[in-house]
Amino acid sequence: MFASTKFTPTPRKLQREKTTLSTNSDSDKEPVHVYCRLRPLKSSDSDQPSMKLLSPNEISVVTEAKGIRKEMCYKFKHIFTAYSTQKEVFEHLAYPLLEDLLKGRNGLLFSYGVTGSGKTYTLTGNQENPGIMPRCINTIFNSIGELQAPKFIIKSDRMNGFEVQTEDDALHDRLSEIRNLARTPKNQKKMNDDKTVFSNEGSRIALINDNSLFAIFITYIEIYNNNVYDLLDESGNGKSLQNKILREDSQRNMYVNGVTEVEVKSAQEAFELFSAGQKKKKMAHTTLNAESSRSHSIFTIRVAQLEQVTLNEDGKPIIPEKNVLTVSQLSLVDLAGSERTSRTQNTGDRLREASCINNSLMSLRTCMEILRENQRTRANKVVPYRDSRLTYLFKNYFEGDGTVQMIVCVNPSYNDLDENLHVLKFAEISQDVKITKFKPQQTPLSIKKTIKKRATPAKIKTKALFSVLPEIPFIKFDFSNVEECGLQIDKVIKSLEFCKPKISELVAEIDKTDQSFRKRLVDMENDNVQKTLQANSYDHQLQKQKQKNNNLVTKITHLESSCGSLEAKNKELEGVICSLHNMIDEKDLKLNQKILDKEKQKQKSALANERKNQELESKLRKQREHFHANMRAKEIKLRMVKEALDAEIVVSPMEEQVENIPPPTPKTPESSRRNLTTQTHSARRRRSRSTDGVWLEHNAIKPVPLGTVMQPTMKKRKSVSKLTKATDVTNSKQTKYCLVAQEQDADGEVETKLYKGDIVPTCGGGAQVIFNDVERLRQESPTRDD
Ligand SMILES: Nc1ncnc2c1ncn2[C@@H]1O[C@H](COP(=O)(O)OP(=O)(O)OP(=O)(O)O)[C@@H](O)[C@H]1O
Repeated sequence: MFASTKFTPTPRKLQREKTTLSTNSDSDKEPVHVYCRLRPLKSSDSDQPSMKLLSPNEISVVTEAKGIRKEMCYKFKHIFTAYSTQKEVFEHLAYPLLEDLLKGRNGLLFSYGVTGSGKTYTLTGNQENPGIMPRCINTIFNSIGELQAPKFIIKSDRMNGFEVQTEDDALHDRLSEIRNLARTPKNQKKMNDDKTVFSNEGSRIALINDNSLFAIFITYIEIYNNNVYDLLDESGNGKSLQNKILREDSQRNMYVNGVTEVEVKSAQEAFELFSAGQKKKKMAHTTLNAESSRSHSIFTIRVAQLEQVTLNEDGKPIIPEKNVLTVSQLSLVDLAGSERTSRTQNTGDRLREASCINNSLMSLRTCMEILRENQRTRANKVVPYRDSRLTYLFKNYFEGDGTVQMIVCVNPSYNDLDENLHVLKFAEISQDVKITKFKPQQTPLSIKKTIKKRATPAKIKTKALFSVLPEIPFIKFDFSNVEECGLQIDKVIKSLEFCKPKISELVAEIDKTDQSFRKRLVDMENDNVQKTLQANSYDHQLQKQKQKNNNLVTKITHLESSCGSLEAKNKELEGVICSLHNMIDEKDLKLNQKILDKEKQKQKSALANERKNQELESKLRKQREHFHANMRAKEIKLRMVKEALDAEIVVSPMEEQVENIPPPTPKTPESSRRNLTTQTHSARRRRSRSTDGVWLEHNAIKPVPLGTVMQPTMKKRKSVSKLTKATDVTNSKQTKYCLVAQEQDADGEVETKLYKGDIVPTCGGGAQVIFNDVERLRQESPTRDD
């Protein structure tokens, strides 16, 4: 026997605080698992795929813009190729999530990709090739088998919580369900019969807690134009669906307020619900995909697990009063296709839808980016979950309430390449986000007796009323004994009279109750009026807000379209920039070539210069050597002349006279003239000795004309500049030799020296010159400063 008890999923506040403060160690975290599925190419697509599979978890994408080729590689946890089967995808992705689900762990799996890339095919599939969702449902029911709690024992409170009811209450709910079903109009029943049947491949989870009783609940919602709709809501009777609001429960878990959560007892029931919800899904035709889903649809399976169940003698399960209830959920999210408005050429409502879809996908991306940044830089930026309903609903998952997986669906056609690059970039970002591992927590349930209040049936109420009065005797009239009848009637009258005050007491009490009830009714009415007024003002505000939202959406739509044209312009400009870059590169190349040429030229000229220098240096060296040799020869000659002179001075009768010549005095024009006079005098004296004969005048250099009146006396002379032949000297007519030498002193004055001698024949037939006189002609400038 059990009574109703409320249960809301386990508190998570502590975990969330840990996440935001980033104090968790990395071992407590797991990344968002991102898988990729490549769709087979359609016959209308180009033959070659735009992507290449490098390994089971890496693909490369090659792009080419304005002749520039780029190759980008993207890694995933696993890549499913066009040949991968639905079963393979289920086993890789969803099976581990189901194992977790039945152990009490939450899971979120969303499919992301460009319109028509195979998201719905992967998540739902078709009857022959069931996708992840039908396989999950079948696997859950295959696994829990008989371990199902009777229907309505665990009941959703439509506020994200669960109640555990008594068997009687559960029975009552089951009966009213049957009654409602009987009342369902025929056409609606027919609609429900029009269901999808998915084949069951019989996969099951092996390790299940045998002591548990399970109850499976389904919700199916869609987020369309950033509004949340309950796809299982039957209350509208075919009218348009109400926008639901998102709320946080007492444990700060997000939920859709008042969402229809249906307990299903078989896979078939779940598929019927899914089919009914599918019909309500907003579908629209776009130029890209004739069956494109314009909304994000979220199919959630909740598993409530009552543990510590035992069996009675009949083998029926007994739920003890002290128990624990574990609740876990798996959300399968089929996101609307990401698309570019420029490509779909949508207008009006479709454009608005597209902008809403893109905005919510954008905020999902922004949340992922900020989460990643917070984790990398240990920053504590606020994650803008509230920007869209999609992210707001799943914020608990990103804050550590379960495993998050994503399957990126890709159509490797060249037409989708641009959008696919954005999708792949997002996938890359998502993989870096790490989420705190979820630790299932069980809540102890203390099952109390009859907590739930329900209106007591009228029959019981009447019985209760009579029980306060004395028992009225049972009268059986026996008309054969009239006296006895009279006595009996008296008895009844007496007991009725005895009842009279009690009845008046009761009437008074009823009056009192009635008054208090009326008072409460009036209070409630007032309250109601106030609340209605409040609701009206809220309604008014809501209308205003809606108007504002519409305006904003129109603005966004305009901005989107201008964004498209700007993007096109941007592309154009990118092209121009590219060609400019190319030009710059070419010019750079040319410039570099020129610089290289110049450099070579410089090196060449430097080499040539060096060679010339070397040549010049060697010439100079030679000239110097030649000059030194000359100098040495001259010195030798001079030494010889000096020695000859010295020898002559020793033997000459002029010796005394020469020795008497005063020592050279400082140069004055006077002294110099005197010197010249003295020398000329002696020369004249000696010349007198040698006036006859022919002079051999040897001008070693071309003499500078002296222009002086004083000339050496040589009557006959033969002038030569070079002595080339021996006969030049041995000629018997030539008896005198005169060597003319000119020198320039430091002041630039020219001094002419005439070394004179006799040519004396030698016994060998040659000739020798015996120098015996030096005539010095010195020319000085009269204006020179001494
Ligand atoms: N792996 C696959 N094998 C065979 N067919 C596929 C595969 N993936 C997708 N398809 C087919 O491609 C078409 C488009 O796929 P689907 O409707 O799943 O795309 P989508 O991404 O859900 O598009 P949207 O975002 O517009 O809803 C469908 O006809 C589907 O059957």
